[in-house]
Amino acid sequence: MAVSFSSIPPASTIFGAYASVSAFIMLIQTMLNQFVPRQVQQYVLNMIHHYFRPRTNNATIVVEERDGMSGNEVYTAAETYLCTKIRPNIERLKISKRHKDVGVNIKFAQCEKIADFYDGVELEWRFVHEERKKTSKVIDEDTDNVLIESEKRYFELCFDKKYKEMVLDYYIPFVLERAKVIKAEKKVVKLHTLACAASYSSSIVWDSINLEHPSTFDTLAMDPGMKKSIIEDLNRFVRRKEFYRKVGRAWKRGYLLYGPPGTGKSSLIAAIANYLKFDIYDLELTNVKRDSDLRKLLLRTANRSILVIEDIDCTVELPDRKGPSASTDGLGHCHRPRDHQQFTLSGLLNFIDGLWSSCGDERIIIFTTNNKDKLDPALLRPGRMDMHIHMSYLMPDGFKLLASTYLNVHDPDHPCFLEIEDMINNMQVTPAEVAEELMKSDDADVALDGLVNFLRCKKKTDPNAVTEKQIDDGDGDDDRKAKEVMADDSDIELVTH
Ligand SMILES: Nc1ncnc2c1ncn2[C@@H]1O[C@H](COP(=O)(O)OP(=O)(O)OP(=O)(O)O)[C@@H](O)[C@H]1O
Ligand SMILES: [Mg+2]
Repeated sequence: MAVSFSSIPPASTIFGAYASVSAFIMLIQTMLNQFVPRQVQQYVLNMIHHYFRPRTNNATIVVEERDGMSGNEVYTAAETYLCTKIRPNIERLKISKRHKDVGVNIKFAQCEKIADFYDGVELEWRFVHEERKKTSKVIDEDTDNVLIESEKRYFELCFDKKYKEMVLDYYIPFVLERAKVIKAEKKVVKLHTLACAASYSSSIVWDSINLEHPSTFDTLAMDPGMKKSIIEDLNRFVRRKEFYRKVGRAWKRGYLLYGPPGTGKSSLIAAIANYLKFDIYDLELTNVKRDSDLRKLLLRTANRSILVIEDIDCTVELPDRKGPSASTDGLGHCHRPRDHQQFTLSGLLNFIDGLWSSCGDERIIIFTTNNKDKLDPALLRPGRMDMHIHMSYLMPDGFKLLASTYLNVHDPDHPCFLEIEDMINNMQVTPAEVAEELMKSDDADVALDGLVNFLRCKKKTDPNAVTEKQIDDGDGDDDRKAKEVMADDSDIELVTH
């Protein structure tokens, strides 16, 4: 961030008005013209100008668009913040909208003045736009693009100089914070996936599209208590910047989502991203061949993002932390299979725990699996995944939510509900299966009848359907009853039941 203070001129005790100073300078200039060489004239005039400029109580902060070769965060923040303060008297504005933007972007088109108040103090912003006679080339540090500069834009922030500390210590941080919030409100969540960099190169890079997944916590069918705990955990995480710094921990949080297919693991990830407005980086481990690639990819993920590794148990055969078993030849040299040396579980874990998490802020990492039992214990060890979330089969509460979101049926006394809830209570049926049935007709009664038939049929034919008797028998395999012990104090185990 770059802010420069313009020099505040010394007060003139002789001249109170600029007009008097100008007249005085002109008089001196006429006298000098006759007797003194040109360089000396200029020097004397500069000195007079410097010492006799009119008194002012104002201080001015200049906020330029660029700080050397890179962009200036204060400028961008001021632009974002001030565009919310535009008054009807402003004559010219620029608006634009890129394909991915939610609304239109507004910018100043010409020199403007904008008044603001902070803590009872009046401040005046001036937007200045100067055309340059000469163009200059600069390299944008953020994008490596060559920029041709033919104009200069900056803001001037004027205020009574007795408030200088207040402005620098509180007002500027306030503008930066407000701009962050305004941007977050307008932010379109992106989904980054892996793609080949170019046809001649084997390296892989992140490619992004808008995340169009409409899943939110309101549409997710899951145990209400569990949903509340997840939302509270996320809220706590994002407001705990200082806490993480104080206790010396990287500002990251890990979630392990496990449960059968179709229970909403991917939907929960989308709901978290939409709730926090964090981008998702979907890391397909099968596309990553070497630890070095993994490192590069992870370092290219942005702050306030979610790194997702789906189906961690089966996406890639990860050798254990010690690496693959090595063989020794007759000369005592140790050999490891070449392929296996390239991508290791320890590479992944080191990055999650180490360099990656310490070089960024507000990182969330989510692993999903259908088989928690198959996971390497190293992935599950305390402190690695902070919350283990069990996404399980549908329960009556979840069904009611689906009926209300899919069919607009909110009446718990609907004639079909009793039978459906009874069957759901005693069967392993996924939210995905029920959602599929509810989508089959626009007519709620027809769709619910269809669901009743589907459940009856499933009860008869599906060997995995659990009968009431089995539940009463206390079958320990039943997902819905899988209450697991917390791994340690820091790990939270959530299960639907
Ligand atoms: N808990 C849920 N609440 C609402 N809808 C759900 C839920 N679970 C699944 N669905 C519906 O089923 C579809 C598939 O769910 P999703 O992809 O989230 O399941 P998953 O657990 O990630 O499955 P998999 O293990 O196969 O990846 C979703 O698009 C959504 O429509
Ligand atoms: Mg999924």
